[in-house]
Amino acid sequence: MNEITGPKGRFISGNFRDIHKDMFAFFDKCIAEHGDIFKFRAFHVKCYVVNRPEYIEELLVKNHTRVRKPWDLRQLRILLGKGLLTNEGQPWLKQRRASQPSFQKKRIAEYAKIMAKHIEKHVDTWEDGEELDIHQKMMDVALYIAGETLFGTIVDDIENIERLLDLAMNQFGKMISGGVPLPLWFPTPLNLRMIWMTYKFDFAIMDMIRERKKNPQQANDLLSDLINIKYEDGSPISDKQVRDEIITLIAAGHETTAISLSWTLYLLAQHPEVKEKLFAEVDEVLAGRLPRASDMQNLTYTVKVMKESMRFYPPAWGLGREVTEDIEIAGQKIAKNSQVFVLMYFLHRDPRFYENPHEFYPERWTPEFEKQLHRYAYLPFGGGPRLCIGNHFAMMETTLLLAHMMQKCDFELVKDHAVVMHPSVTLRPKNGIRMIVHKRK
Ligand code: HEM
Repeated sequence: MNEITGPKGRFISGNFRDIHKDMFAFFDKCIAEHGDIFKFRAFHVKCYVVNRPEYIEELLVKNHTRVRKPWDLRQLRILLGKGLLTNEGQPWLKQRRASQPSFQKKRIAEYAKIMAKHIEKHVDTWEDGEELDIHQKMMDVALYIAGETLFGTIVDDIENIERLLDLAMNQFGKMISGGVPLPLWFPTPLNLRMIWMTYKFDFAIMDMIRERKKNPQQANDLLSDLINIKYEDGSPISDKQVRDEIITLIAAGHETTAISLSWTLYLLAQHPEVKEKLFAEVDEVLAGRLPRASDMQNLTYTVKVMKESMRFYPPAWGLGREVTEDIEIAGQKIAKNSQVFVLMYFLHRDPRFYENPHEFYPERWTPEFEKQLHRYAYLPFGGGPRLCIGNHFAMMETTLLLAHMMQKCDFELVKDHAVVMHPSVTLRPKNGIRMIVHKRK
């Protein structure tokens, strides 16, 4: 292939100003003008985007030992420590192998009851005709579910954890997309507040870990799974590592899941024909009762809706890697220290892989379609060895929650509320999504 090209930038800041002005417009133009692999620069940092499944596979699979998480994500260690999302190399692999059994389908099925209980509780409080910020509601439900699956009980402090995460994610979002990219340890007033909240969180969580160790009752939750981890060499997990995994699981799992449901309800409100089919399926499968893990196999259309919604609005809209030794992608050298990005939002709307990509069309997800689709052309959960460990958890949670909400409610968009995408770490809806709830039965 020819030399990798990219947009012209300014002498010092490179393309930073254009990215800061409108990130999606910038990438859209680059893809149109420079194709499947292009380069740009943010100050002194060399960046690349790969936008073709074969190149993405080269990055995430073939070269996975020659790359690590990018600079910006590594800054999150101030909050997440060395949890699965931010750790690297052998320590990451050891931790990943030890955690894997807790996220297998069979184990995850045990959490369906907790999921159903929380969505029922929330839906029951919604009044017929009430106007809600549905995104905030999804954030609340997902947080309570994360809390109870982790700790086996409703955690009093859960709202403080949410405030801490929200602050950290906002600071992180500002760091990657706005102003001067200052690291999270830099003592700005907001960063200092975040560090203070992290300290308070650590204090509370370490107490819970010690308490659980003193009273190792037969709790069926992720905290017990984590505490009981024994590595292949027989050594136990440290309390600090348990703490890092807990905050990582809450951070990685709660907002992404909530966002996927928020965008799904938004899409459904604009596609009555899809909604009608969904109503028919959930009414038949659930027949008024709460959803269970075993319903997953019969909620086939609901699963298609979730897959299509995560194609359309991938909650993690991009991911990145920093090159630790020179690599080759598309036959071209990518030098050490470069940052390489995969932009799922654009990949998922590529007409080469998806017919009428800007159409929300759950019916496209037939077994035949999935069979012919390149494995690296649909990546809501990433790919390669660092594939999301919570993918089955998230698929079950979103499907069951959606099924219950749709059997109980219909949602209508509030007319003069503009819904706008805010591509930060995740693809958040800026200013939420305001909807009117109509109770069905
Ligand atoms: C719809 C919901 C979710 C989406 C879209 C999502 C997306 C992703 C993506 C794209 C990655 C890969 C990041 C990379 O390669 O740099 C990832 C990693 C991860 N996710 Fe998820 N996720 C979701 C839900 C969850 C849940 C529910 C959990 C936990 C219960 C979770 C835990 C993690 C962890 C720990 C990692 C790091 C894995 C590793 O590097 O070994 N995620 N997620």
